[in-house]
Amino acid sequence: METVSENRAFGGTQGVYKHASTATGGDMTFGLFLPEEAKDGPVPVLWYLSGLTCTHENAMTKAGAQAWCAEQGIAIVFPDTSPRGEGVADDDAYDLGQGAGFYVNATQQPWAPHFSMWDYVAEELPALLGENFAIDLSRQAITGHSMGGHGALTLAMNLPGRYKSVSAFAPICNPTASDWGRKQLNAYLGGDESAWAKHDATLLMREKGFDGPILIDTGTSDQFIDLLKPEALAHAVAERRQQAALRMQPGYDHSYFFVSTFMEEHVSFHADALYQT
Ligand SMILES: N[C@@H](CCC(=O)N[C@@H](CS)C(=O)NCC(=O)O)C(=O)O
Repeated sequence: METVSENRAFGGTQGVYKHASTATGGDMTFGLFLPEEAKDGPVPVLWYLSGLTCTHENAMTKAGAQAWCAEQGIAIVFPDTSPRGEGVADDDAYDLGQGAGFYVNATQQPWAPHFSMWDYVAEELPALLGENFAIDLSRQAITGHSMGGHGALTLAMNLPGRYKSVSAFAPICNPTASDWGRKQLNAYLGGDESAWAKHDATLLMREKGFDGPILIDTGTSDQFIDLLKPEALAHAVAERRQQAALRMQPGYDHSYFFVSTFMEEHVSFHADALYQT
């Protein structure tokens, strides 16, 4: 693993690191903020999964999470959204290929050789963090934005016991019924829709739900709201009587101005779950 940069921030350290990934078969870069408390021993960790077109950098520089994580003594990790580089397949569209991994393990060509973002985020990167940093893997929580919100919700429901809490900003809620989903799941996983179900938060909510608290914010002026389908997940949450706060925030759009506005509440929500004894 190579240290790309380390900067002091909010009493802790904002680092960027690069490593050879087995899951994606190439170099991956991620951001990691460690609060001051990490000097004294392992701290809980919040995962932040980013949306379409993002690298590890967007949320790291625009979501304003570090101040609140420092206050709560929590680390936050910003993985990339896909494999990248020469020899990695791509598409001209912004919503497929590099920058659009959708947090699945691709089984179809030309994506299968590198696009294993599920394994990367669920298995490889947590192990790497546990080995190299003062991170307590028994206390993890997860959040994300848009495609990353979809990733956070689907990881949380598929890996019971892994995350104490899950939240999302403007998540893609029902990708099997959306143009932000059908195209990508078809490309990465093939035409058999039964393979898509474990990557759809609404279907997972109907089938199994989440054993912990959920917080979701979406803006009423989100320009992509028809693709996100918050109403589908809301129906499933109500049917299941799942513990959840689903909020429609008046006038907010899809941008990081929206994300950063509600970040303090999301970090504090996760801190409550992470520090519960
Ligand atoms: N406007 C974008 C759509 C993608 C988009 O809005 N991406 C969101 C996540 S779904 C984002 O975070 N973009 C990068 C940023 O705002 O820094 C495009 O058409 O390329």
